[in-house]
Amino acid sequence: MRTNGHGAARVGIGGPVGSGKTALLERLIPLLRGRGIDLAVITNDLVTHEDAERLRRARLLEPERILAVEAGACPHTVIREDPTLNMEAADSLDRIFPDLDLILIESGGDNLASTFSLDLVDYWLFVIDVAGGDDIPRKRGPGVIQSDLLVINKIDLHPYVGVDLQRMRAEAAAVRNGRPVLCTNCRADEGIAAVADALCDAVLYRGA
Ligand SMILES: Nc1nc2c(ncn2[C@@H]2O[C@H](COP(=O)(O)OP(=O)(O)OP(=O)(O)O)[C@@H](O)[C@H]2O)c(=O)[nH]1
Repeated sequence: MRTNGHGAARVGIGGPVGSGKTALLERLIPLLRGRGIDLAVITNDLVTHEDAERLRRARLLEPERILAVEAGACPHTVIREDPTLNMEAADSLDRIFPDLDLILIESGGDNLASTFSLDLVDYWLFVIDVAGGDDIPRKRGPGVIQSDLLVINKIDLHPYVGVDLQRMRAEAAAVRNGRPVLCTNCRADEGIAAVADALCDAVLYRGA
């Protein structure tokens, strides 16, 4: 399982502010734990520990398995230009939990240009949402294009924001040259199992 030379597999979760990155984590954590995956989380916020505190309050993981990194600057700086803080946090989780399978690293909310350094993660997903508009895939942001998996979240909202979900999904697949696109509704736990399957296949080498 550990082919990356640094312990647990590291998976980044990026995307624009409010697209549902933390909501996706809240759904993924119990599902992955239920599959026997030993996991921990690192959250990134600008100047607070807001997302880490939210996850600790939800009691989905032991508090010591949730570390917070304060970006203090543009969120992409600490996931791409200089990911040292996140790498150190992940290394410390590997030391504390030697049997860890997976570390999920949530970026602070950013813009469509944010990407993860492959020094930090083995795989990364990018979360956009239908309320951001169905033109988001057509804008060809690096996050949309380059991520290993694109997640279109809040699909429950598409009738209320005038988005043609099928077209949005098709355009996303087209700009990504057929690389995976999944749709989720974190409110109703819809599509989350497919995201967990993708992670298990891609970085844990386990089927569902
Ligand atoms: N209707 C609906 N609301 C959602 C869904 N996913 C998340 N939300 C809501 O969207 C808002 C933002 O969700 P978060 O999970 O905080 O988003 P985030 O990407 O972590 O936000 P930042 O960390 O601030 O960038 C919250 O009010 C969520 O309840 C969804 O699938 N459907």
